[in-house]
Amino acid sequence: MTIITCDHLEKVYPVAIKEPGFKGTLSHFFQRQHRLVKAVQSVTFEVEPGEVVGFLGPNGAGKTTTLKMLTGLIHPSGGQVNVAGQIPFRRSSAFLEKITLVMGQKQQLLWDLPALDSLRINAAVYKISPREFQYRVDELSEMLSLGGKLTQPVRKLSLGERMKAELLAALLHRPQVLFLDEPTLGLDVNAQVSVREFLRQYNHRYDATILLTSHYMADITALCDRVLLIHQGQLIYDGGLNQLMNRFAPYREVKLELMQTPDPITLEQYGEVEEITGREIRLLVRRETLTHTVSQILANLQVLDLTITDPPIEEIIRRVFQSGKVT
Ligand SMILES: Nc1ncnc2c1ncn2[C@@H]1O[C@H](COP(=O)(O)OP(=O)(O)OP(=O)(O)O)[C@@H](O)[C@H]1O
Repeated sequence: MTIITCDHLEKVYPVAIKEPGFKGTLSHFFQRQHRLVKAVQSVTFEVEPGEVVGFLGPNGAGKTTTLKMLTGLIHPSGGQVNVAGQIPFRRSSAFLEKITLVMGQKQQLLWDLPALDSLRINAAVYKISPREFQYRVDELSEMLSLGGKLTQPVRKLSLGERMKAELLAALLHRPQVLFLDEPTLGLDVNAQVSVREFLRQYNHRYDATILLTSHYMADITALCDRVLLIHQGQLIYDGGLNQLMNRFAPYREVKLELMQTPDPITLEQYGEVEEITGREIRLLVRRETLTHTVSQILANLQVLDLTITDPPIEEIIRRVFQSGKVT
């Protein structure tokens, strides 16, 4: 049984056309003209309960618009959508109890109040008993390592702590389906890692379904086995993350800092040398030989520092587009 179904989902926004200047304002007032922006075009996919799916695409691809239709914030222009057995745009309480939407750029917690006060409001809205409220707040704040932070005014929290408190507020009613739009946006690396770790734990503990957008490849590789790629409103890939990476990003980048300036010829045996700046080197190494190559580097070179990264999402998307439609 699927928990999210989108069947030829469409969203068309009418956008007013207005010429600049006074004349443009006058004619806009008397004879308004519109053009149509096809933000989402015939998007079809299904998600099973408990799946964590990455929803990727460049800026303006239609991700947020799709999430808004899935959460009932906007009405589709065409097609069908069903989430947890409900039609989202009816916004029934049975639906709202089953889902949550977290947007990295927006916050629901009141700025001047401690997060705990906002959480009490949420508990009243969702009719959570005081005992259950206490249990859930304790459990989630422990999972999020938020101890003591919930009694401070939200404006005094760090960005990472604020995001964690936002997640706690969004999950207090134990939703089955989480829609997360850039949940790690702007967070430092440590906070990103702990948000990811929390989401993974939450997914395992409650078998929650997660649809996640992120510009950080590390979020996607840490959490998602499956990804949806959207471009100009159309779904161009729905499948395994590994298959996508093997096909469009068969390399990983290895950054090295050596004790001595290296000989470029020696380095070529380990991978494609992208850049050498003094004792710092960037190499592209094929995924299938990564473990072997890294152990060779550590055995043969005097390494001070070594980091391995995935190519950025934008780079993978660019390669997918270059190759044409892949679904
Ligand atoms: N309310 C609106 N009125 C008119 N056009 C809109 C509206 N909201 C979004 N759009 C347009 O629809 C398209 C898809 O936007 P959307 O916000 O869904 O993209 P996105 O993939 O979430 O992008 P980003 O990664 O930048 O957040 C864009 O061309 C955008 O300009």
